[in-house]
Amino acid sequence: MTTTEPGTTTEPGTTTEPETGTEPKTGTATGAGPLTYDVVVVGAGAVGENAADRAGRTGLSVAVVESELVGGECSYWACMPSKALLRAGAVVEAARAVQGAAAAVTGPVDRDGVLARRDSFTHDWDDASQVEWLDSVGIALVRGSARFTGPRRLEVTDDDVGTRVLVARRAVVVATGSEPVVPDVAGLAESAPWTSREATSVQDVPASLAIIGGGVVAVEMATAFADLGARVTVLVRGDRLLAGTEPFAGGAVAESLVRRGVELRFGTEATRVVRDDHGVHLTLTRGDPLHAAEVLVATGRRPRTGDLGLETIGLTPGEPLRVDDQLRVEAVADGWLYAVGDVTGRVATTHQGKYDARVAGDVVAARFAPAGSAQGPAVDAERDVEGAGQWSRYRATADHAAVPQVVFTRPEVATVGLTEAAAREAGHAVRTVEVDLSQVAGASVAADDYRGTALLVVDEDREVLLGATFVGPDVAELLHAATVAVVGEVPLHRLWHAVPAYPTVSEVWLRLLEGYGL
Ligand SMILES: Cc1cc2nc3c(=O)[nH]c(=O)nc-3n(C[C@H](O)[C@H](O)[C@H](O)COP(=O)(O)OP(=O)(O)OC[C@H]3O[C@@H](n4cnc5c(N)ncnc54)[C@H](O)[C@@H]3O)c2cc1C
Ligand SMILES: NC(=O)c1ccc[n+]([C@@H]2O[C@H](COP(=O)([O-])OP(=O)(O)OC[C@H]3O[C@@H](n4cnc5c(N)ncnc54)[C@H](O)[C@@H]3O)[C@@H](O)[C@H]2O)c1
Repeated sequence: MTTTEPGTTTEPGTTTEPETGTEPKTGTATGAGPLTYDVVVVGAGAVGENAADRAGRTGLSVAVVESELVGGECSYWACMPSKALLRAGAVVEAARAVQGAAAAVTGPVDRDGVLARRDSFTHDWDDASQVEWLDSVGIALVRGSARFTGPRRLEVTDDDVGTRVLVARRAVVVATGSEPVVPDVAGLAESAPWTSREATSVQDVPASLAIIGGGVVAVEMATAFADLGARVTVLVRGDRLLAGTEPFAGGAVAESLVRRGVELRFGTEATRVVRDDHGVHLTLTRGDPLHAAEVLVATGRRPRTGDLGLETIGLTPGEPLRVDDQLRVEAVADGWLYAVGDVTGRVATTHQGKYDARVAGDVVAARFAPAGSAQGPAVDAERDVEGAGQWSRYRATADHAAVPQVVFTRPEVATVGLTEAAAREAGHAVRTVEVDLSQVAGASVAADDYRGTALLVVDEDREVLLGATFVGPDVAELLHAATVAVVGEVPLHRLWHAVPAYPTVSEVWLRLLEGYGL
C-alpha cells in the first residue's frame, strides 16, 4: 500500500506528493494575539488538504484547522474503509467466476481478515501519517473546531489548548464536509441508529442489519455486510435502487443483491423504530414489521455548516455554501471566502471535491501570491483569473458536464456525464447505444458468465458523448476513457481511431461505436 494523495493515505509515514520547493511558510503568532496566515482552510479532509496544498505552492502561508482526524471522512469512515470492506468479496467472486480458479475458493470471506485489512487502511483511526504529509509540504495544522467571528476571522476551540483566534490575511477556504441526515421517523434517533460511520468502522458484525435508503451507501453496505455474513434487509422508499443512474444499473444491482440473499423491500418506509435488548424493531408503511440487530440510516447527507458561525459573515447556518465555478462563495463580497467539497452541495465525491480544491487553491494562489512568486505548475504566466474561460485551470467546468462516479457493488456501476433522461431534459438531441458486455471477447476471458451492460448517451447534433454508464464486474477501470471522451468532446468519428486492445473488456468501445453506425 502506498500513499498517493493527500487525504487518502494508506501507509503511515510515507508520501509520494511532490516536494513543492517553496520557502518555509510560517504563520505568525504574536504574544497572546491571533495566529495569522495568508490562507486558512477550515477542515482537513481530502478536499481541504488539496486546497491547502495548491494554495501553498506559491509561497502563501497556509494553515488548516481540523476538529477530528486529518484526512476526514474519506480516509477513516467513508471511501477507504468501505472499499476495503468490499474488496475481499469482490476478489472471491471473481475467482469463483473462472473455471479452474473456482475450485481454489472453498469458503466465505475471512471476516477477521477483512476487518483487519480495513483497519490497516484507517491506521486504526490514527492520522499521524497525514500530519506528516502536512509537515512535509509546510502547511500548519491547528487542531480544534473553528467558528467564524467575522470576515477572515475565526475562533478555534480545542479541549486541550483552549480557544485561539485565527486570522486569514487573504482568504478562507471552507471544507467542512457533510453529515448524515437522520429522517424524522418516530423513535429512530432514540434508537441509536448506525450511520455510515458505525457501518464502515464495524468491529462486531451484527447477525442482521436493516438499512434505510436505496442510494449509494445503502447498496455498498448491503453488499459488504452480506459478504460478512449478516442477514440484510434494505428498505427503499422508491421503486428502484440508485435512482439517479440509468434504470438498468439499479436493476442489475438489485438482482445481484437478491441473489446473494439480501431482502429488498421497495415502496417501503419505516414509521416507527424501537430498540430493546433484542435489537431494533421497525414498523413499516407496508408489509410485516422488521426486526434486526442494528439499523443503518443511509438517507443522504447535508453540508456541515450548522455550527460555523456563518451568521457573523451574513450567511445562514445549515445551508450549503453556494459557490461559483471559481469556488468563491457567491453571497460574500470581496472574494475572500471560498468553499470546496461536500459543504458546497455541488458534488459529493472525494475525487470531484479534490478537483474543485485544485481549482480553488490555484485561484487563491493566482489572486493572492506575491508578485514574482510564480513557481511550479500552479500559476499561469498571466494569472488571468477573472478572464478565465471554460476549461481553464481556474474554473471547475467539469462539475457541470463530466462528473464520474463508481458504485462499488457487484456488479460495479460506473457513470460519467448525463444519463439519457437528464440529457433529454437538458434539451439535447439524444441517441443512445447499448451493448451487452458478455458479447465482448475480453469479458468472456475475464469471467465465464460475465454479465454486464454499457450505454453511451450521444449528442446527435455534435456527435460527441454526453454520458456513459457501465455495469459489470470491474467496469470501474473502463470509466476514465469515457470521462476523457466527455471532457475532450471527442467526435465519435475520431474516437473510432482509438483502437482497444484485444482481448480486453475495453473492446466494448468498438462495439458501441459500431452500434452507433460507424
Ligand atoms: C460510506 C461512504 C462511502 C463513500 N465512498 C466514496 C468513494 O468510494 N469515492 C468517493 O469519491 N466518495 C465517496 N464518498 C464521499 C466522500 O466521502 C466525500 O465526498 C468526501 O469525504 C468529502 O470530502 P470533504 O473534504 O469535503 O469532507 P470531509 O471528508 O467530511 O472532511 C471535512 C473535515 O472537516 C472537519 N471539520 C468540520 N467542521 C469543522 C470545524 N468547524 N472546524 C474544524 N474542522 C472541521 C471534519 O472533522 C472533517 O475532517 C463516500 C461517502 C460515504 C459516507
Ligand atoms: N462510491 C461512491 O462514490 C460513494 C459511496 C458512498 C457514498 N457516496 C456519496 O455519499 C453521499 C451520501 O450517500 P447516501 O447513499 O447516503 O445518499 P444518496 O442520496 O445516494 O441516497 C439516499 C437514499 O435515501 C433515500 N431517502 C432519503 N430520505 C429518505 C427517507 N426519509 N426515508 C427513506 N428513504 C429516504 C433516497 O430516496 C435515496 O435512495 C452521496 O452523495 C454519495 O455520492 C459516494
